[in-house]
Amino acid sequence: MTVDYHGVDVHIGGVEILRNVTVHAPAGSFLGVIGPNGSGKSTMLRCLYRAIDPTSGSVAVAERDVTSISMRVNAQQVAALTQRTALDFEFSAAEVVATGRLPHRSLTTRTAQRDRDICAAAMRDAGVSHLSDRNFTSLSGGEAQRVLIARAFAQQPQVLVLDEPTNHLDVRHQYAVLRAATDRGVTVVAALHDLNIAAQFCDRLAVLVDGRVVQTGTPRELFTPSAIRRWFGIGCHVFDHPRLGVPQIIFDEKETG
Ligand SMILES: Nc1ncnc2c1ncn2[C@@H]1O[C@H](COP(=O)(O)OP(=O)(O)OP(=O)(O)O)[C@@H](O)[C@H]1O
Repeated sequence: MTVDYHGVDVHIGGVEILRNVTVHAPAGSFLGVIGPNGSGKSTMLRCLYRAIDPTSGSVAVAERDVTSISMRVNAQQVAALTQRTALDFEFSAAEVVATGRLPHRSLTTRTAQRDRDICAAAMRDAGVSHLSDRNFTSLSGGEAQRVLIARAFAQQPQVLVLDEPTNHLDVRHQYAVLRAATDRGVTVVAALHDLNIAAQFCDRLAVLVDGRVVQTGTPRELFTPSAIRRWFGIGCHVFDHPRLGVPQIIFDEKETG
């Protein structure tokens, strides 16, 4: 499903957080949202999974304004991995993943075998099958993050929203989780801090600075030392990845070019 932001403004408590955000993600593509701390990345994603509604403008999935469809239908098509998921209940990891099926179930249906199969596959894809019976609150940061990713997979969305999905993950799991997300073939919209990972996985990037999209394009189009310095305030060198050919960055605080 396509994702479109049309002139989205978000004001919170009289403060402008996003200004005129317009971005298009084709169906099945991976859109990365990058930018410095506090630039509005999470706020932009929150409009897509309806944690907040835009003050003006609109966000559409498959060309339908997300505020015009029910939360339940929205949850059937959009799954989100958020930055602050507080789950302090005594749930097992498998039970947390099973909550991903809720948007697809009616109140009267019991957990069907199909739901269990979907959850098992999601846990396999996120590499957390071995944690099924563990109490969620006892998991390490990275283990918990991967269980929440499995829950988002179990939701079987057409659009996967990932807010800093690689948070807490060791380098192997960073790649494994993004590969698993990409392999689902759905539209992915992800806020990412690691620009090298963004360059390897994202078809296109939107750069947010002070609540505005200052540029969109492919990593190849966007990643130049002068642009990185302008957006992030740090020098760097840009090389080609030897196998993938995508740009990769080595930061250099002394580099002024
Ligand atoms: N509910 C809120 N009330 C007041 N200010 C908010 C609220 N939510 C976000 N902000 C502010 O809006 C700005 C953008 O926040 P947001 O979390 O979207 O940025 P971000 O780019 O995701 O940041 P980070 O990289 O640090 O995660 C920040 O200055 C933040 O303090």
